Amino acid sequence: MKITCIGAGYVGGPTMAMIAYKCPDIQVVVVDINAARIAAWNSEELPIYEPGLFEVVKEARGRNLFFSTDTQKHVAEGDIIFVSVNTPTKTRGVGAGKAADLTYWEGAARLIASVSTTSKIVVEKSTVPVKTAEAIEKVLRRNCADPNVAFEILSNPEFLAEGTAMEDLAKPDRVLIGGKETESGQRAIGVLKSVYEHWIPTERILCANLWSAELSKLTANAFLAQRISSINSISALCEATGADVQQVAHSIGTDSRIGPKFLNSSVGFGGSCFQKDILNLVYICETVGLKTVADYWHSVVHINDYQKQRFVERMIDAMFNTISGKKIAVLGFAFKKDTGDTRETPAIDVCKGLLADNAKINIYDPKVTEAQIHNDLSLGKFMWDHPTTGGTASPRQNAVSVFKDAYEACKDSHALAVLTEWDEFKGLNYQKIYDSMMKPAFVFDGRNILDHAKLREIGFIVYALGKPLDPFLQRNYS
Ligand SMILES: NC(=O)C1=CN([C@@H]2O[C@H](COP(=O)(O)OP(=O)(O)OC[C@H]3O[C@@H](n4cnc5c(N)ncnc54)[C@H](O)[C@@H]3O)[C@@H](O)[C@H]2O)C=CC1
Ligand SMILES: O=C(O)[C@H]1O[C@H](OP(=O)(O)OP(=O)(O)OC[C@H]2O[C@@H](n3ccc(=O)[nH]c3=O)[C@H](O)[C@@H]2O)[C@H](O)[C@@H](O)[C@@H]1O
Repeated sequence: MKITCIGAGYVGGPTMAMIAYKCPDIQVVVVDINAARIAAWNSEELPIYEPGLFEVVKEARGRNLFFSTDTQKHVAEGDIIFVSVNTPTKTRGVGAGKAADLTYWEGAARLIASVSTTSKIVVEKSTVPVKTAEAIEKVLRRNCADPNVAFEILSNPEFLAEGTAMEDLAKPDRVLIGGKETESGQRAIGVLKSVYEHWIPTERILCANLWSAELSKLTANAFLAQRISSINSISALCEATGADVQQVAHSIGTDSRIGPKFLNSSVGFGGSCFQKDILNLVYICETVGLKTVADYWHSVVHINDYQKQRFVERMIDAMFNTISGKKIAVLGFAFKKDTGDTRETPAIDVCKGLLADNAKINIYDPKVTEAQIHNDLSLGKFMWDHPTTGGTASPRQNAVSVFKDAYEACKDSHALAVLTEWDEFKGLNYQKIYDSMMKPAFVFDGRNILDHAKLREIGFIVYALGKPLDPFLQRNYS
């Protein structure tokens, strides 16, 4: 059996590497139109950072795992074609700002149709709007010259989280496969199931109809993001009342019906998918006339925007309502720890908010490059996931400096803001940092990872999300 995956990104790369690693009897080829990305997958410097990924790639690469730009050949030869291309939010036209842009998906479908001379199982790995399989089937059928070639479409959404992708792939809570309730649909489900059964217990492989599988993915992300917005909304209330959001989260999380996970209050959720998938869900609800349902889910994104804005306002307010010309050290730019990914990271909105008030910002992140940071700060909303769109130079680019060392970034700054929960930030020498900063020296902990009591002992004014406010800050707020 030969598996070909279109799209060598954060999902296509790691998922195919895991399949090849666990199934030495299957040949797996990952193809992409991005030649630089493919070259990186074939090198010692993989294009994405993910703990444990390199070891798995190294073991399987050249044995039964290959990365190639020859899309036509490998798609033509594949028995199962995974499609793992980007499905960004539309930036123009009908549904702009909410609907999924299926340009890349349709491009992949047209490619499959045009080169296929044998029947194939086409697997939706990308996150797509419900009913996409129907549209894709039409594109495949109408563009394939050979009427004897059959296409069976399956939905097999991916639930991995970045930073823990390899663990999630090795031991997933579940694998979901949706297919048609026809004989050939069920047969195709069986084939894909047999691939996963190489390492995943059968009872963890869930089968559903196509529409349920497609909708389950959007719903899972909406529920996860909703928990974060819920606790973040409570963090604002905690600050207003003297409650502590971590104590509240712990108290409710011990209720087995609520559970302890995904209750960390933060400066906002980021990542390539939560916002895009919720907006997509909102758009679908609107198009079928469910405005109240759409509004309910849209509020999850509104609270997320509110949380980022609230954080910036807290910073400005604490620093005597003026940050013009002040240096602010930003520790962490990735959307979460253990990844170099910055897509929709809350750091972008926070930095843009600070820059709008004329601050100078010094950024340090252990895994994000300087070029990436400048690019992110120059792109408009939703533009990052459209590979053909370049950024324009940020008008305040000279106000942003990127450092390779946290201590250098903090030197001479008025404040430091923790925006990503990297473990290394917990172990920094904060006395040394305090001594190098302007006074009063502020810490804004957007992830609640630092030892606040110790920081106060050193002399910092500390703002921690959802925690009782320092008397110094209360004066500004009462
Ligand atoms: N990033 C994540 O953690 C997760 C992402 N997803 C979903 O998976 C999908 C892919 O996401 P990522 O891997 O993060 O995107 P990505 O942007 O990292 O990778 C997509 C790749 O597809 C390639 N591509 C686009 N059109 C192509 C074509 N016609 N032929 C060949 N290659 C083509 C692009 O060049 C790019 O390298 C999205 O729908 C996303 O919502 C789902 C679960 C987790
Ligand atoms: O479809 C996707 O792309 C993926 O989206 C998320 O995975 P990911 O975005 O990689 O990472 P998460 O761990 O979910 O974190 C998302 C954001 O929420 C934030 N977060 C997470 C948990 C929490 O308690 N609080 C919080 O603010 C993180 O810092 C991060 O910015 C989901 O967890 C995956 O199941 C899903 O497959």
